[in-house]
Amino acid sequence: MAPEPLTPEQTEQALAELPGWRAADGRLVREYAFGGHLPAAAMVVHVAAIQEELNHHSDLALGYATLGVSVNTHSVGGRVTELDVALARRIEEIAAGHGAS
Ligand SMILES: C[C@H](O)[C@H](O)[C@H]1CNC2=NC(N)=NC(=O)C2=N1
Repeated sequence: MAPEPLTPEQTEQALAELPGWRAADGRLVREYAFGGHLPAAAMVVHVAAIQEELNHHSDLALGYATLGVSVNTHSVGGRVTELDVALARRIEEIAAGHGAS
């Protein structure tokens, strides 16, 4: 079944349990900081594996010691759906293990 775009209220509810994430331009967005480049790059690979598992893919922006994550659902015209929230939750679960803050 096709996902439905979340209402603003549903998005706020989801964000209340996703520290550091925000909604911007119809996307869920988070920036992580690391102690150096390799831990940031390692997190990219881990996130990519999760994305393949979920068949849902964010835009990842790797910096020197930062990683930007930005996601929406293309199939509903670039809006936030439960699929984006599910991915954000999975990324949050692994972030601390990579030393991300
Ligand atoms: C064919 C494939 O299932 C689709 O292209 C998937 C892949 N990953 C995706 N990722 C995101 N962010 N939105 C989508 O609509 C989407 N669709």
